[in-house]
Amino acid sequence: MSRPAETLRRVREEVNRLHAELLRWGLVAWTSGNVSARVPDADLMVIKPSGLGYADLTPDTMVVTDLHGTVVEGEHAPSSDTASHAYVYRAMPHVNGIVHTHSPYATAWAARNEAVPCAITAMADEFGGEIPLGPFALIGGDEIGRGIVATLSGHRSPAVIMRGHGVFTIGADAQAAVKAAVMCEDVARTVHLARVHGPLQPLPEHHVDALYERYQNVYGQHDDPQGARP
Ligand SMILES: O=C(CO)[C@@H](O)[C@@H](O)COP(=O)(O)O
Repeated sequence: MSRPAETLRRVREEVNRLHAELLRWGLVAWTSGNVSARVPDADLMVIKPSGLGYADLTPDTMVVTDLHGTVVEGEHAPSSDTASHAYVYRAMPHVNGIVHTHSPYATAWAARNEAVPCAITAMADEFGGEIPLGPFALIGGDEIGRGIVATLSGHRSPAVIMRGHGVFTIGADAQAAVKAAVMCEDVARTVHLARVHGPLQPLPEHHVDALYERYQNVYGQHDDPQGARP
C-alpha cells in the first residue's frame, strides 16, 4: 500500500478504537457522540459515520472527508458534526483530534447554562481553570465549530460545555481529546456533587497556575529516569 493509504488505514483504526473508549468510560448512549482525527500531512480528517451504533463501527465504516466536510472516501454519511469538526481543524492548526459527547454530568452543566468552576486540583491540572461555557448552536452546520473556536481560542481548557447540548473537546491528537472528555465528565460529576451539598470554593488563580504547570510539565514519566525536570 502507498504511504497515504497506510496512513489513512492507521487513522481509521485509531478513530475506531477511540469510539470504543467513549463507550467504555460511559460517555455516550446509543449513537450519541463522535470522534474525529486529522490525517497527518493531508488536508483530510477521519470521522464517525452518522447514526451508526457503536457495535457496528469498524475502521472501514469511518468516513474520510476534506477539511470542509466533503466526503473523500467512505460508504456512509459522515457525522452530523462534520462541518463543525472541519471548522475547528481549519481554525486551530494545533488541534489534531476532536471529541463530542453528551456525558451526563457535564451535559447537566450545559443544561444549566453554566461553566464548571475550578474548585478541585484535578481541574487545575487538566483544564488550567474552569471548563468554559460555549454558545448554543443548532446541529448540522459549522455553528458549533465556530462556538468551540470562539470559546477555546486563547483558553487553557481542552474542553467546552456547549449551552443546552454537551461536551466538545480538542487535543494534540484524538487520544488526548478522548482523555479530556473522560476528565471533563469526572470533574463535572465531582463538582456537581460538591455543589449539591454546599457552596463551592474555587481555587485561587496562583494555585491553579502552579498546579497546571506541574501537571503539564512534570507529572508522570519522563525520558530522564532520575526524574530531572525541565
Ligand atoms: O448531538 C449531536 C450532534 O451534535 C448528535 O447528533 C451526535 O451526538 C451524534 O451524531 P452523529 O451520529 O455523529 O451524526
